[in-house]
Amino acid sequence: MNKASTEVQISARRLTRIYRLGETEVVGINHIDLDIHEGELVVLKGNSGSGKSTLLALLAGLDQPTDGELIVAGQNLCKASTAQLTLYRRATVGIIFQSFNLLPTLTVLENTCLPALLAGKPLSPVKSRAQELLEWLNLGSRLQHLPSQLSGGEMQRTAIARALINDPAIILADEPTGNLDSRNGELVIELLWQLNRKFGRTVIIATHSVLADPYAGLFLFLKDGVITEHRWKK
Ligand SMILES: Nc1ncnc2c1ncn2[C@@H]1O[C@H](COP(=O)(O)OP(=O)(O)OP(=O)(O)O)[C@@H](O)[C@H]1O
Repeated sequence: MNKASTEVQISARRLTRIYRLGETEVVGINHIDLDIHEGELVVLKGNSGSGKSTLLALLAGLDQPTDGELIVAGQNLCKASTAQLTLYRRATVGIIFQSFNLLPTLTVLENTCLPALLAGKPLSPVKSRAQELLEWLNLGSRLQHLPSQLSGGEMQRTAIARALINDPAIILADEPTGNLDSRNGELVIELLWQLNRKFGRTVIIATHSVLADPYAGLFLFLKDGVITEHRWKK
């Protein structure tokens, strides 16, 4: 990725999230400065408890910082209202979790359509787009299956389809291969890479695994809530 030719899409300054548990304060992340360009593939590395999920939750608009600034795709997430954060989550980011987070009573097709329907989009075009995405993800024969009838790899591919249904510019993945065997893990990382390479999406993956390493343009190393190193692939 030629960074000079792309815009800074994510900008954090002194970004901080302190959790308060009664009298005790726990550092999630602390004074993080960060610029991520559009179309970058970023891998977040760090030991358990180093702050990877905290940073992703802030970027996802699932949580708000206790201090500092965070601007994503022109939106100031520190000052956003609850309604603005909901809109942001539906329009700007797609989120993939280790535990898939599919709704157990909805089919693959229904799970995939849900974020677009919640965003008020009309059913028929949403269904067509969901079917296209699910075909692309090799789930065309699973549309009417419930999550409990799927393998782990199929569940994660459904979660990817759901993350893409609103055509987000940024894909955030928190340990996306953590519950998969190595073959399915590789497939998921290759799909994320294709979204980055072919479709220009910014992809940020927090992971302990090395599967994403060959595809990373930028590694961010976290320790105790602080970025200790930005390393660009040569
Ligand atoms: N909701 C919360 N309430 C209190 N403390 C929290 C909360 N979420 C995270 N923390 C703390 O913030 C710190 C960073 O946690 P975080 O989950 O971001 O780390 P991580 O790098 O994602 O870890 P892992 O690799 O194990 O998922 C840890 O000390 C954790 O205990």
